[in-house]
Amino acid sequence: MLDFSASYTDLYQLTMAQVYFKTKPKSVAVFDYYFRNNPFNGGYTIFAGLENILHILENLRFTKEDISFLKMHDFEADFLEYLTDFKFNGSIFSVKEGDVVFPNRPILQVTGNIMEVQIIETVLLNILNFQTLIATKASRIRHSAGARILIDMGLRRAHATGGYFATRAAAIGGFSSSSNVIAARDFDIAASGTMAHSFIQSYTNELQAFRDFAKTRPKNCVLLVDTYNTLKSGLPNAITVAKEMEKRGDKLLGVRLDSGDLAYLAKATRKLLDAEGLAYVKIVASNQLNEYVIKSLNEQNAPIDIFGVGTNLVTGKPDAALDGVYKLSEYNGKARIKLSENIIKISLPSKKQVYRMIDDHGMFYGADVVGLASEETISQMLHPFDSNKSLDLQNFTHEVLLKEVMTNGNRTIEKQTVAEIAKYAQTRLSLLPEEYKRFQNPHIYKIGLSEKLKNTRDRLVTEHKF
Ligand SMILES: Nc1ncnc2c1ncn2[C@@H]1O[C@H](COP(=O)(O)OP(=O)(O)OP(=O)(O)O)[C@@H](O)[C@H]1O
Ligand SMILES: O=P(O)(O)OC[C@H]1O[C@H](OP(=O)(O)OP(=O)(O)O)[C@H](O)[C@@H]1O
Ligand SMILES: O=C(O)c1cccnc1
Repeated sequence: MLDFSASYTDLYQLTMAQVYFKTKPKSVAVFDYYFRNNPFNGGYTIFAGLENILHILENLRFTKEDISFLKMHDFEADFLEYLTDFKFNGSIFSVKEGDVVFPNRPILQVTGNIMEVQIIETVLLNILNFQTLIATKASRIRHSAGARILIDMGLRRAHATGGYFATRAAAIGGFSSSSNVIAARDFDIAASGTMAHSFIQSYTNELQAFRDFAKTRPKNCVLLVDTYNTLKSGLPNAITVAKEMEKRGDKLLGVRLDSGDLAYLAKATRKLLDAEGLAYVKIVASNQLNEYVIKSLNEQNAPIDIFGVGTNLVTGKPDAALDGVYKLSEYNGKARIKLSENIIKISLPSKKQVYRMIDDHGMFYGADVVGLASEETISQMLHPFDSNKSLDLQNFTHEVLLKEVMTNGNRTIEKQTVAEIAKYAQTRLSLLPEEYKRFQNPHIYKIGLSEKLKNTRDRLVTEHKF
């Protein structure tokens, strides 16, 4: 995986850490990671990036270059000495990577020395916010695509090295393969691809380009048919090559449509291929696809077998970022709060646990309950702000969501492959009722608080009122 040094952080984390070093170096803090809104106006979010965070935190050190750089930024010698020996020794409880998550409840909770937990904030948010955004986008695209093959083609359009993690997150959200070689190598994702227009342009003759290409790819040859004219040139040439391949005992895998009316062209292409006895040749479509275009193409009965998606997937278009935050909820054993004019933005104090309510059929009921970590059982959930609303929880199975994943800087869970995480995401999504998955005005997944947590929060709100 790409290397991260501990200077992959914001300067203010180090500036604050130096003060902690001088004034309270042994203090222990608890931080919560959560986000405030599901991206894409959707009804759910897929949590991704945890495995990378565990790996990064186990190996996080300041290099000699980091220390030399910080020397030039007014940090003092004793603090730089501390940074030279820096290691993350904290503990983490987290939702399982790939799980379906919702706003305003902890997804991950970090406990440790205040300097350490402060310094890691930036890398943690950077990795989790991005991958969670892209995994969610990918799962929406998967929802539209049904069982068809989805190829990630986004590296060239990604925000620089973000493309590396976008490919990983796309696989977690349900993509079948990727054109991204380095990410496929590092995360054991299937690599796949077709050909570019430049390859055909480099020949004077499209047919010759197809012939040469087919010879080197006898088993997985996909020909791009729209360079000059899809139906009058690309497709007839592809059919000629498909028949030549048959004579050699090979089979053309597919043709790719990359412009024009994809439904119309796919239908015309299918008809021509079938009429030539080439029913096995698949149709690949690309060109600024997203969950809405793919849904529309399916509604038009476009006979497309494989979708290639780039820009919209890896940039999380139209949402620039997941609004995930990392807030202090406990300091040296004492509950802490962050107030806000906006009631929904008031943070939840203390070390907490999150329970998912499961109904009689084993499906997600539609509510998560947040309580204090110290509470044994929670029999009733209270609405976070409306004191008239509560729900009795006796009839549900309470599933514990936050589990220990790291203790004293060492991971405590087995390493998980991307394929395993993707499978888990799929299983969890299958437990989420359809109303939460629709694109327009999805159901809102409820959050409830235990009485003890609500009382703790309300007490702190009163204490800090001006
Ligand atoms: N049948 C269809 N139904 C809905 N959307 C479609 C259909 N066919 C294509 N699209 C989408 O419409 C958009 C067309 O974009 P644009 O006009 O830039 O393409 P183009 O002119 O065909 O391609 P290019 O500019 O690459 O030659 C793309 O996002 C494409 O995925
Ligand atoms: O449209 P996106 O969803 O971002 O998908 C990726 C696009 O990238 C490629 O185009 P590009 O023009 O870069 O190269 P090409 O000549 O190989 O088509 C490919 O042909 C797709 O159209
Ligand atoms: O393999 C492809 O067809 C491909 C890869 C990257 C970008 N566009 C297309």
